[in-house]
Amino acid sequence: MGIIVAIEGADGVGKNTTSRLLCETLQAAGKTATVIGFPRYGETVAGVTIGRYLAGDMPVPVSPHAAATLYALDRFEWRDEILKAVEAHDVLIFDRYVASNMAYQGARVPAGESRALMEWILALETGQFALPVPALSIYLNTPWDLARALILQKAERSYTDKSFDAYEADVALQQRVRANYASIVEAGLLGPWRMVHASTDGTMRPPAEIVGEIISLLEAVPE
Ligand SMILES: Nc1ncnc2c1ncn2[C@@H]1O[C@H](COP(=O)(O)OP(=O)(O)OP(=O)(O)O)[C@@H](O)[C@H]1O
Ligand SMILES: Cc1cn([C@H]2C[C@H](O)[C@@H](COP(=O)(O)O)O2)c(=O)[nH]c1=O
Repeated sequence: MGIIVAIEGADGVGKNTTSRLLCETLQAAGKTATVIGFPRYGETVAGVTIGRYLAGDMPVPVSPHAAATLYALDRFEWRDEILKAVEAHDVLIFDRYVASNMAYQGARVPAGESRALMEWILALETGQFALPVPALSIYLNTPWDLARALILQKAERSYTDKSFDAYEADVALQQRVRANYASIVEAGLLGPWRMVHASTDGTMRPPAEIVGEIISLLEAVPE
């Protein structure tokens, strides 16, 4: 039985790059490690629907609770794979997990309703859906302007041909998402958190340096 680490943060902050390099670095050090990313675009019923939603291709409005349930269902459909992966590896890395749902859907309701929705999502996913809680979650903090430029550098995506999907295009939403992550980290919702700064002096740190810091944090996680 391995440990679970979740890599979290706003759009374009480097989660995918960091997750993959973390996995490769752990493997090179002799550990067994794997990455599972969410959403599972094209692989679950919910993942297909989420792809259409983010591409702006839904014939009806999708409320924050409906979107939260879709993202949670995507993970529930993948729950057996998650449990098998954590059983078979020393480290299971999530590239986005339950906290993404809390931060993003919590940003789609009035500020006064945000905390209640985030706690509703936490209970749905870790309670009713019995999804495991990470031993450590990393909040990858990248300044807004850098993250914006990095989104434009991203390779083509399976679910949209636009430069920015529906959430990325909404600048005010992205700022509320960042504020929600800060409050999730501070409150320690969904287990322990550490913040890792992905940039210094206005430029991105090399991915290997970011991964080195995360590995030091992982070594401090109690067995
Ligand atoms: N530390 C880094 N230094 C330089 N470039 C980086 C770094 N991390 C990521 N990038 C580049 O930034 C772009 C976005 O990175 P990545 O896909 O890892 O972000 P993400 O947080 O997973 O994005 P999203 O939330 O939109 O899926 C990619 O082109 C990637 O190569
Ligand atoms: C897993 C998950 C994601 N989201 C949001 C966050 C992003 O804006 C998109 C996914 O896009 P990515 O470029 O593939 O990272 O969906 C969410 O609201 N809830 C979730 O559980």
